[in-house]
Amino acid sequence: MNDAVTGEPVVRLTDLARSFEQGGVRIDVLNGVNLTVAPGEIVALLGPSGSGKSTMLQAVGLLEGGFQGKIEIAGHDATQLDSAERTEVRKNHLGFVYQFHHLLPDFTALENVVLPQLLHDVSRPVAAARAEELLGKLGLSHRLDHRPSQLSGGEQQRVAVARALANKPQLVLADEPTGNLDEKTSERVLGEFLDLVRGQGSAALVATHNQALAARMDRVVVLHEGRIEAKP
Ligand SMILES: Nc1ncnc2c1ncn2[C@@H]1O[C@H](COP(=O)(O)OP(=O)(O)OP(=O)(O)O)[C@@H](O)[C@H]1O
Repeated sequence: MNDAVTGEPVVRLTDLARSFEQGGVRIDVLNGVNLTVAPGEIVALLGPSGSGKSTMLQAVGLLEGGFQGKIEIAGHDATQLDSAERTEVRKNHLGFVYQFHHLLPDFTALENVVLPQLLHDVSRPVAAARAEELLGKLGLSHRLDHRPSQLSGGEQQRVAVARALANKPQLVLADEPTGNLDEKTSERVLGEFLDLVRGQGSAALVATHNQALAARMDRVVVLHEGRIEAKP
């Protein structure tokens, strides 16, 4: 367990629920999820396909409405915030890594990691130095000026990791972050991701199907019948 795992939670979900209507049938995906994530804690979110992992990450990422219950991020009660305030919380506290990298295709690896920092009012030289440092730690010093299409899948995903961590978010949300990579590359990139997240003291909530990868995190929680089941 990370030494930084102390203090007020970065995430607190209380009785989180979400249902979808499909063809007149109601599907209860989340049925009262309760979870807290401490600062610096890396939590794996396991559960079979369709169990609601992505839906839960969308709730925590404040990306969509339609949820019941309480979502608190770094002390902010999202249910009390308007859309602009939720955007601010997202910008100031959260980083995202998806299964597919979603990098900007017309920008270089370096620029993809610089841009989110400019949105945080970091000066360009400082942002570039940070981007170079992160990409260097991920073994991409020789790929700074390449565009995403000129990079391998593993390299693209490393750039996406660097982008998510660039502003040192308190919480990184990762949805199958290495799910589109072969097993060996996936293990390597996830290991690098976890080292960097730990190194900078961020917390993370990582949805995955892979139990071996989950075992490398501080805590494993399992979604079962729309609720969180602690894993022994
Ligand atoms: N917008 C939507 N409209 C209707 N049903 C939805 C919607 N979004 C998700 N669902 C349903 O909610 C359930 C949970 O989906 P979700 O993507 O959260 O699962 P998951 O655990 O992330 O799955 P996977 O591991 O396959 O990515 C699924 O049955 C899905 O069909």
